Amino acid sequence: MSLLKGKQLTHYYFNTSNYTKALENISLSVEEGAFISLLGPSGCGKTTLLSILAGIIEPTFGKVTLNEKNVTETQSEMGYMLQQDYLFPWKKIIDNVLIGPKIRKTLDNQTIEKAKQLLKDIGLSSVIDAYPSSLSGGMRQRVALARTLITDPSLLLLDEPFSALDFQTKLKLEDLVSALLKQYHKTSILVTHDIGEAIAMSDQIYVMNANPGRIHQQFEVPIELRQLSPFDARKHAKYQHLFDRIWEELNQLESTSIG
Ligand SMILES: Nc1ncnc2c1ncn2[C@@H]1O[C@H](COP(=O)(O)OP(=O)(O)OP(=O)(O)O)[C@@H](O)[C@H]1O
Repeated sequence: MSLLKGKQLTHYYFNTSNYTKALENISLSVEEGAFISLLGPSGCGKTTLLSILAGIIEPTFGKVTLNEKNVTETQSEMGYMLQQDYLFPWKKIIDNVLIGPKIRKTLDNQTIEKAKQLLKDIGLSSVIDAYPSSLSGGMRQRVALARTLITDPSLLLLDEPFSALDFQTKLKLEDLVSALLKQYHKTSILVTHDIGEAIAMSDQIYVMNANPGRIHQQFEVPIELRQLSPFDARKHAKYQHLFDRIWEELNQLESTSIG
């Protein structure tokens, strides 16, 4: 069943003297439990599209539905994981994880137990009472993930959450995030520049092109890769095959836009 649908989304940014057509006629559908990636060159509109799907920006034309209901503002059913973790430095790790329930006034013992379980799932039980400044970038992103999952969103929007991390940390975190999202049956949309990351983590990949941003092509990730962890998927022959196809596609897009 489709959880999220974007229908014929077109978006213009208007400034005082000119305008930019950031997206043109984008339609997409995300099935419940699926992991999809938006992949494309800088400026092709990935973040604009994600912001529209999240209800942060209203599209100039088109509409978004979540569970058949129109998305016109930010939804409590959506969770975010961004490039920056935005942890509160003056709050302990457990209190950072519990910030959403606290704001919504739904904090109870059960939620506190759930936060502890999530921190255990991500291997951070030992830093529960520490402050963010004593954690590495990868650990902080794990806390950000726990903070997102504590409110049990039906859809997760991940905007380049691994791009500020070193390569080794990024690979480890991809595995952890992927396992956790499967364990909790989450539906997710990832924005990334990284072809390998998109293939290793996704069920479907939407390749976008720029000026204006459009969905150029959709790729299905072979089932053999989806059954593996991202790290192991990267070693499969089908990973390399798909990587080459997408690489070729993006190269052609680039040469068309230069030419
Ligand atoms: N607030 C804004 N005002 C005017 N133009 C904007 C604004 N935000 C984005 N744009 C333009 O819209 C287009 C799409 O931008 P967007 O940030 O969505 O692309 P992106 O694919 O996420 O880029 P990147 O990968 O570099 O983050 C670009 O041409 C950009 O310059």
